[in-house]
Amino acid sequence: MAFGFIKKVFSFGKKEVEERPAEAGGEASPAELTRGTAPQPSEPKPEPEVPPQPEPPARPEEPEPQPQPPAPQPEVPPEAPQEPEIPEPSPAPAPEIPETPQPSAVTPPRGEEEEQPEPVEVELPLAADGQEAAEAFFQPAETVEEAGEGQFTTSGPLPVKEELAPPKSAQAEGGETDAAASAPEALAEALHAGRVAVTRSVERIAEKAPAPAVEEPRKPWFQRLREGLSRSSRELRDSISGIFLKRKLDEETLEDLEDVLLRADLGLETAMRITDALAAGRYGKDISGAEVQAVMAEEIEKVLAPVAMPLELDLSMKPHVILVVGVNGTGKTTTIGKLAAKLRAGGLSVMLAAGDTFRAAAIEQLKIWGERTGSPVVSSKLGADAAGLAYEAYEKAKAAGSDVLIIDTAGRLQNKTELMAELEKIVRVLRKHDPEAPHTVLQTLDATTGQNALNQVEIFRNVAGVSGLVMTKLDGTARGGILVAIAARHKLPVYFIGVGEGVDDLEPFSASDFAKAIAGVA
Ligand SMILES: Nc1nc2c(ncn2[C@@H]2O[C@H](COP(=O)(O)OP(=O)(O)OP(=O)(O)O)[C@@H](O)[C@H]2O)c(=O)[nH]1
Repeated sequence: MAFGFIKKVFSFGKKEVEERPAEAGGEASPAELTRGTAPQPSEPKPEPEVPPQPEPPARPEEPEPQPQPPAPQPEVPPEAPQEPEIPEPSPAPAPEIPETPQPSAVTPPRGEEEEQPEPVEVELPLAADGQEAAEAFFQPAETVEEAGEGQFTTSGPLPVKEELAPPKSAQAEGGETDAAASAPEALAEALHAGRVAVTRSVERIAEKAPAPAVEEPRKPWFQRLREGLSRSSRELRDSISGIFLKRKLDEETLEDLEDVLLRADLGLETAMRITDALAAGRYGKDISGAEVQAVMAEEIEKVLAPVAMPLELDLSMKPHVILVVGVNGTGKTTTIGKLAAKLRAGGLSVMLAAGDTFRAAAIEQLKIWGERTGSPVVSSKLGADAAGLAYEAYEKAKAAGSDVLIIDTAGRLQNKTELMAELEKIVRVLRKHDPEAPHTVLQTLDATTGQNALNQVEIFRNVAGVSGLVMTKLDGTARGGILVAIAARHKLPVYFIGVGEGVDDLEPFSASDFAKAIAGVA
């Protein structure tokens, strides 16, 4: 170890070959010389404890190998006296810095932490080659200067940290000699470690263990829902408190409130419900914004409660066919994946059919979900007949004894006639297998779309006979009010809400949670 160390130090000032002992027939290595010329057993001889020697002045030239054991080597303070302990003259692994004894004659009681200083003043470029590293180390003359005798100083006012500086005793007693001796050590260490601190002298900074990647704890779904609806609820709260600030509940304030509720997409029916409920008990009285929010939450919950239903699947129909419809990008495929995961976790066998044959990405995406959830995927070529695929998928699911077949579809709303024809055909061919198929038709709605979602339900309800809804992306900047309007108008069950892109981000719809989140009450 120490020999390799010496070589590194030497190579800084000289070419490495110069200090490398002649291999064959030349001079014996210093180690050999110190042990005598007789061949040495491979096992290193334990050497007697050598008392710490006062440091000799640094000598630039290569030292004469001394026959007596503790020949202190110049420029290598700690290891030089221990050189005879080196079993092999070959380069040793990088020295273990913390194990290296300090060369100071008096070692003050110091904790381990003193050898692992924190601050970083100089970043040493890592170079594989020791010479390069040494050169790189000395390059930035404006920050690190050689101050003679191997000591380095900073030209700028770098902070001096006591724990980084050499031991005070060493400085005091060893003076320049100790400092000079510590510099090559720091350099040699830096060659391996790459970072040094420059204060009164140069010292290696222990590598900090990289901070373990802290995975951000996943927020509970309700928090994500709240955050998703926070824009809606904040706007509502601000507007409401603006209306009722120092104003009584009268005709005018009720009208203002109704406008606010309509702007939040809650729909006329729900807006009137809320204003009626307020007027019934508090007309002509002072009312706070918080009270209005509480009434709003109550009324919204009453609208949503009847549609908050669990998805029930009749498994006497095997496979139970779930057709998933909705406008492109509303989250059909993702919802299919999440739903398949739930069903699989519940012990059901699931088959998926990539019925959106218009988009290669949609087919690929479904295959990924199939793999992830352990559900076989039936797919066809791009542009193939979706109804044909649905027919074949049913056969395959039947043959495989699948409990559930979930069919993805395209959602080209821009061509309503084609869309209608395609969905009708899918339903028609499925009914050749089972007159009651599809048993469930789920429509996905993107919560960020606002009023448009109302129209989408209108269309798909007529075209595909939607039996229930899933509102997705409620974790984003959702405009959740529209779900209340849809519930009030269509009274379609809302089975789930999507609160993220992950496999677990499909939550059963809860009227109370949703109402509270949108009204901004605890
Ligand atoms: N944040 C969030 N993103 C979602 C959610 N559901 C779906 N997405 C994302 O919305 C995008 C569209 O989802 P898809 O599942 O591809 O929608 P699609 O209806 O199948 O779209 P097409 O394949 O184009 O018909 C994807 O990037 C999904 O990851 C959700 O609940 N929250």
